[in-house]
Amino acid sequence: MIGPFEANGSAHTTKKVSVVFVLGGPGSGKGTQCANIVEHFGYTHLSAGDLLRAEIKSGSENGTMIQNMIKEGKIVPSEVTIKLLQRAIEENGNDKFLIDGFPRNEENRAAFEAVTGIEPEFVLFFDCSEEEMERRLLCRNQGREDDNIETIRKRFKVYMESSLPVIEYYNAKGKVKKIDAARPVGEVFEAVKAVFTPPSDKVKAASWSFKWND
Ligand SMILES: Nc1ncnc2c1ncn2[C@@H]1O[C@H](COP(=O)(O)OP(=O)(O)O)[C@@H](O)[C@H]1O
Ligand SMILES: Nc1ccn([C@H]2C[C@H](O)[C@@H](COP(=O)(O)OP(=O)(O)O)O2)c(=O)n1
Ligand SMILES: [Mg+2]
Repeated sequence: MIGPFEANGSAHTTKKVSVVFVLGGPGSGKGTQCANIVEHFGYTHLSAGDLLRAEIKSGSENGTMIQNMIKEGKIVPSEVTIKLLQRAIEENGNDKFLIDGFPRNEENRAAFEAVTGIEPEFVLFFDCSEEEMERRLLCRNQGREDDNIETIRKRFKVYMESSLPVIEYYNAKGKVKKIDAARPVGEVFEAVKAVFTPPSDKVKAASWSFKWND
């Protein structure tokens, strides 16, 4: 559903957008698969974590607070993250967005809905074991301050306690498309493609392959 979008708290609803939330534990492959989805399906990728890291680098007044929270594996207050997401949506000409790593707790979810009125089309959920996610994070090599074993453990705890309930919330509304994310990147993307391909195109693809095999 496309909801009304309040640009900055005073100006009113101008932009109609379609949003997919991309959720899953740290290291489940959200960023990797979002890059593939952008290439194939024309979405714009907004990673909440990337926006927060850019905010630290920009020297904003919230920078130190954000940096400390990320180092501790904690979730930054919604107000900060939602402002960054709103601005990114507004500044972009596209009307289709993948919002990666958000909402990460109930506060994120409820505040985003209240402020923007946006309901996600669906939630893409990358399901992966902690063991595999830990392995991936420890060799991610992006120089992130939170990819060390101590912070990783804290992030897993926050994920279990605060993020999974959000996924449960959307699951109860029938909005979750769950993907087995423990497989190799290409296989995961095959499953992702099936979610984004409209049913009519799937029929076309099947009949083409039938003709070729004929
Ligand atoms: N399916 C996969 N199999 C193995 N490694 C993967 C897979 N998907 C992503 N990775 C690697 O795991 C790390 C974490 O992936 P990333 O996309 O950053 O996850 P997230 O955004 O969910 O934390 C990266 O180094 C990435 O290259
Ligand atoms: N909605 C969000 C998303 C991320 N953050 C903070 C806290 C998270 O541990 C870090 C990193 O998030 P990011 O999505 O980049 O991390 P992963 O890709 O899942 O490994 O950013 C947040 O406070 N609120
Ligand atoms: Mg990521």
